[in-house]
Amino acid sequence: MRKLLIYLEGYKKEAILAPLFKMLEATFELFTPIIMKLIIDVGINDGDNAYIIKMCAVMITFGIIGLVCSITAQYYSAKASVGFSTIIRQKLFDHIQSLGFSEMDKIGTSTMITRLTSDINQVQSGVNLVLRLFMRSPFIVIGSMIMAFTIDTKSAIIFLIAIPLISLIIFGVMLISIPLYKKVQAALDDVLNSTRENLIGARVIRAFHKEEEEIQNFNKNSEHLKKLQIFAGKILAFMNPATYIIVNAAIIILLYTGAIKVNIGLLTTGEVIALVSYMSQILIELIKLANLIISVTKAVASGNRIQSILEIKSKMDKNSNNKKEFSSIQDNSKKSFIEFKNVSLKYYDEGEDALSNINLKVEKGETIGIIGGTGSGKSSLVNLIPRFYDVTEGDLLINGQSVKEYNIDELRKNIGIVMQKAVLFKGSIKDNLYWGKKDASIEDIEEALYISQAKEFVEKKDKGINSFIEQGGKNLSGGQKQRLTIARALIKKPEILILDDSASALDFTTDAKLRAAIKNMKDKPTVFIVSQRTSAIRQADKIVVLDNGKITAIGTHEELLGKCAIYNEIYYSQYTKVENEIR
Ligand SMILES: Nc1ncnc2c1ncn2[C@@H]1O[C@H](COP(=O)(O)OP(=O)(O)OP(=O)(O)O)[C@@H](O)[C@H]1O
Repeated sequence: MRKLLIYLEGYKKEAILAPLFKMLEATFELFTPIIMKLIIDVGINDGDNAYIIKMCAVMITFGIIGLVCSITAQYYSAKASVGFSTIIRQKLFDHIQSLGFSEMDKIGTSTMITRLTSDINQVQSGVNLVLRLFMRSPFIVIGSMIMAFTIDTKSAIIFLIAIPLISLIIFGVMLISIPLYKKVQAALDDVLNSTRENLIGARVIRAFHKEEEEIQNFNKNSEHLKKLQIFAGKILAFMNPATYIIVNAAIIILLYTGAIKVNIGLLTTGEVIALVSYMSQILIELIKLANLIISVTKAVASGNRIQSILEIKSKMDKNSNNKKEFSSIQDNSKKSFIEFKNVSLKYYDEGEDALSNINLKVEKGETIGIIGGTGSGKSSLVNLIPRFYDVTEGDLLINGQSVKEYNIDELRKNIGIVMQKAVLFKGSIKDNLYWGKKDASIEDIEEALYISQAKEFVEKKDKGINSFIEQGGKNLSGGQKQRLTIARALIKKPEILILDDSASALDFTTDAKLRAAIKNMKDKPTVFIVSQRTSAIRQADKIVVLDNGKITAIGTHEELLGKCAIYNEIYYSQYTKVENEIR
């Protein structure tokens, strides 16, 4: 958390002014009992109405000044805390963007969302409270004691006994409740995470009739949270009566001894009232201080969790300073355009290899089909090209250079990748296509839509490319979404195009038209087609058959058919189906 505080640097002025104004407000508050004393002892005692009105006016003026100081402090503390949390949010977001897929997999989406939302909010309110109270509350407690001593030293001794007792109760309760609040926070995280996952997977939950199970799980988490909150609440609830008993006892003693002293003329009535007011002020501030410490504890816990994400270093060296352009790298004709050299990939340090000993040469402009059973490593293989993951062993070369030597942005700029899950963003079709190329012309858009076989359905829409896409592309069919994600990848005219099972929702005819259109592109990219369908890859220049993370065979459709048992099995399991569908 301490490391996060450097982000307050830009708000130094606000961070100084907010507590100062709060102290100023507190100073006026400290004078209120003294004015009350004067009203009673001078104004009321002497029946001097003019004096009473004058003192009341002073009191109102002090009140107004105090209010203005308080509002000003509120303004500065809000400005500093909101600004501080905005910087942290931006830093955290940037940092998450800079992480590799392996680090993001390890953290998990729900955790990242919690850190970016509720944890940052917790830090924000902690900073806000600290700026307003960390000087004000001790100032009032000490100031009230001093004022009490200036009124009557002997009576002030009651303060010296009562305050440590109250502090003991308040801070004792906090000692127990702070670890409890950490548990409450963790339970709240569980509830938030399960809520998020349930809402994201709402359709799947319904499709599998898992509503009851999910409701029970959710209720279990909520019950656990409720129990912890009630327990923490009960401990906190003990604090108020216990402290009030001590304060009221101290006030009774003050009034009793005060009355005796008033009778013998050692104290005035106004002084006794002032002493009681100071005692009440102290109690209020100590309770505020306790709440402040609880908030700070929560904020520190949240801050530490944010910090722990910020400290995760991406294992991937992005070569950001390397300005060498992708296309300027010498195309050594003796070397293949893309070469996998003894490549292995392990997702977890102690896990099994997802890919082992992959050797594959790809020439510029070739179309490579990648086929294999589920979990055989097809996506893992193509994800290495844009460096979503780095090889664990061996090397992957493009134009004779290891992918690790390219500036990662430059590398990815030249690769169009269409993932298995079609993800579109809220906005128009055109906006989504601009993701591929932000200065794309209408011609670029039309060409990409034409090749991806999206042109027809986009033109049928009332607003064409200006039609609105809901969040996640909810208002489009699976096949429409896939075609738009393909168009988005094509629009940047990539040198390498990766289609990772991205035409699975297209009918066979549209799929065939798509492949033909890509084949006929003017500057045809080097294409990787990952598919479970043999029909999608049978025309490829090379087909790579993967099994259990290893290459079983490489060849054309004709070469593999009859020779590669796995390819045969896949092909003949689909052949009749394909024939049937075409018919
Ligand atoms: N992000 C990841 N973290 C950990 N393991 C992973 C990750 N992605 C894939 N794997 C594992 O790597 C292996 C290969 O997965 P991959 O997704 O590459 O297979 P695939 O052939 O593309 O499968 P499918 O056809 O079902 O998409 C699997 O055992 C999978 O569990």
